[in-house]
Amino acid sequence: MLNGGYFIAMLVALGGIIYMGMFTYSYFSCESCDNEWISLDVKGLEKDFKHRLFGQHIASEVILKAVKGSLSTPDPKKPLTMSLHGHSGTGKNFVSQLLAQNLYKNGLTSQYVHVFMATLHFPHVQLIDQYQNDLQKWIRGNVTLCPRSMFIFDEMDKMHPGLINAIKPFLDYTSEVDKVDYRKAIFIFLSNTGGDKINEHTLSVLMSGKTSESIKLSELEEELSMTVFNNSNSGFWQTNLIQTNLIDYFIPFLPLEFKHVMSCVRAELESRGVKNEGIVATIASSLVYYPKEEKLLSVKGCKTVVSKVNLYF
Ligand SMILES: Nc1ncnc2c1ncn2[C@@H]1O[C@H](COP(=O)(O)OP(=O)(O)OP(=O)(O)O)[C@@H](O)[C@H]1O
Repeated sequence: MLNGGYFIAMLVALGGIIYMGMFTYSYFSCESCDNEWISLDVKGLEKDFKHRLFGQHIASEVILKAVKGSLSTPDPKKPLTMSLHGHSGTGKNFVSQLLAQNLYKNGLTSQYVHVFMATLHFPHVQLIDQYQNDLQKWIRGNVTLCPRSMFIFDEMDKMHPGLINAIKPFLDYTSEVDKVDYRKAIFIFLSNTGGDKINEHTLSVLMSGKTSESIKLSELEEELSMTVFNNSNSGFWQTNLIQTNLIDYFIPFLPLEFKHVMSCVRAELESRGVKNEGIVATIASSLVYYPKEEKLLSVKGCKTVVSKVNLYF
């Protein structure tokens, strides 16, 4: 039998242990907005782009330069704003994920990284005023908490123009809006807009016997911003984001070829401990390619690779 004094002593000791545990946990694991938790691993990002991202030589080069340039400036003139364009499964979300992983210790799960999807977060047109208010408050609150916050807007082509206008004040060269400085924030916009033009151009390059690696940003950049601007389905439409040059970089994501899909399959298999070139080729061949005759480009990029691999393992 335990006597009362001994029991109380045990409780106090246990409480102390729990308190110490909680203190240690919060001391060592609480994410904070400082260099310990947020610092760009340039080498890591270069390595990831080189070894894990396939078929996107333009995006790799531009994003690396943009991020290095902006993040190495202690006093940037405006937030970094990048607009990534391309068809489904070409790696726009994947690149955002790699960037977040190499900038924030907690990657995409960092409390300083915010991902918005038009259809998920802003589904009802009739609530647009409310969304505008909420979004502005959210951005303001989070940049106040951490100036080096990252905001990723997916499905920009489905985003109501009013919402884009709502975030415009934060993207400008102004040093402060309502006493908050937004110039260290990073805004990434993802969309399928312009994908058709990018694919057409890539296809014509391949048909002429050249490689997709020979395509230069200048061949696509201007056309891309014009397409985005003139496309009535584009969230940028009617907004003056483009007119006022608030987007720093329009970045094309090229359609993926058979060899890139092979690399995606190989990477997925290796992550499961499998090395087998025969299976790599079989799975890559099971995806759909176009044009029908030449079968040069994957219709869905690498998007369905995981589900195809699942069929085999
Ligand atoms: N270029 C690529 N290199 C390596 N893996 C890729 C590439 N593109 C896509 N993938 C793989 O396919 C998955 C789906 O791609 P991702 O979500 O990035 O496409 P997306 O361009 O954002 O498409 P969507 O427009 O449909 O959102 C990624 O998680 C990644 O595993």
